[in-house]
Amino acid sequence: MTARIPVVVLAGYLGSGKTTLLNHLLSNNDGRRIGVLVNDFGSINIDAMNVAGQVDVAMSLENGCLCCAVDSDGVDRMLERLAHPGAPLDAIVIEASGIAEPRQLVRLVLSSQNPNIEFGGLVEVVDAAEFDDTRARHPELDDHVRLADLVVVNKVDRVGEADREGVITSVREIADGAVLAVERGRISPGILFEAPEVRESAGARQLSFADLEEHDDDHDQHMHAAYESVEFTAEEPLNPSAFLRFLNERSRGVYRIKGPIDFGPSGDEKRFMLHAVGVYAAFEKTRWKGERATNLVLIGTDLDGEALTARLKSCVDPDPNTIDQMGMLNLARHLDT
Ligand SMILES: Nc1nc2c(ncn2[C@@H]2O[C@H](COP(=O)(O)OP(=O)(O)OP(=O)(O)O)[C@@H](O)[C@H]2O)c(=O)[nH]1
Repeated sequence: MTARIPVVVLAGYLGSGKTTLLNHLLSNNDGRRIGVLVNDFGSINIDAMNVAGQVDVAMSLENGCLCCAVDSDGVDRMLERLAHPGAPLDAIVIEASGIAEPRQLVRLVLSSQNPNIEFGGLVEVVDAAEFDDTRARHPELDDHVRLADLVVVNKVDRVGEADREGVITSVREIADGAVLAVERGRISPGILFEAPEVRESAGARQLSFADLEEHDDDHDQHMHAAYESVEFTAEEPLNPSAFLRFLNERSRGVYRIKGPIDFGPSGDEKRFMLHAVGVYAAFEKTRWKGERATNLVLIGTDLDGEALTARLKSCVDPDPNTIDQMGMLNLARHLDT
């Protein structure tokens, strides 16, 4: 089984630092092969391009990046070209133009019929120095920050410490998702997508806490704004209604959740692989190969591990022998077929 390719939408007001962040991800990819959809090639740091720049052509780059220039109408078409079975990609990033409405791009990705991709989240970049002014002039910025699964407060070098704290606090008040404050877009790529060795083994093994920790040890910790992860394991089955309530409540700071869930007899004793980013959740029904257990990894920023664990523990089914049909019906709406 090949894992689906996560598609991340990168948005942010003009000049906030989207291209800088994208270039950072491309040059700190830790072996991930990243496909990029941009509106404009000009500013992407492309050292070795095999094909001369031509809009609407997928280009193989020496650093393993596939790069395309598209308008939003062409996104689905380009996704089809980039994400075909066996595509040599671990992730795709779509950079929205500075004035794009991120909701539309997210909708495009979510409604794509392409079976090889999955939504990888909305990242909104804001300029720490301009945040208050931009909000005043463009009130829709608050919506974008609220909608985002990760808000990157960029250019923190441009503001003094007091102002920096002020901006981060304002962003946290609006944002439901994860928040990272950085300079020059230096986020750790691990918050957005898994390491290639983890992705490639998707059928056999799940992302584990150790994978993340081990992987992150390779980083120069000062180079990247770090993320956190919390692991949750349960031998007893979870109740589907309780777990869906947990997902719907969107825990602050959580960017994504992955792993298998055991819903016991309610779930027909199948292994439900969860892929959740922000409020979006998809389950894939597979078979148990080894021991049945729920084993989730939650990735994000400022995570309250104890509170998350307690919330998840409360999802353990107190009465696993009674089938929760309503819960399974609701869960069916999130099933990837
Ligand atoms: N001081 C400072 N400058 C930054 C930082 N990040 C980006 N810049 C600069 O800000 C300018 C805009 O950055 P871009 O990455 O091009 O921003 P963008 O959001 O892609 O811009 P558009 O494509 O025009 O919307 C560039 O001159 C960057 O070098 C940062 O953290 N600190």
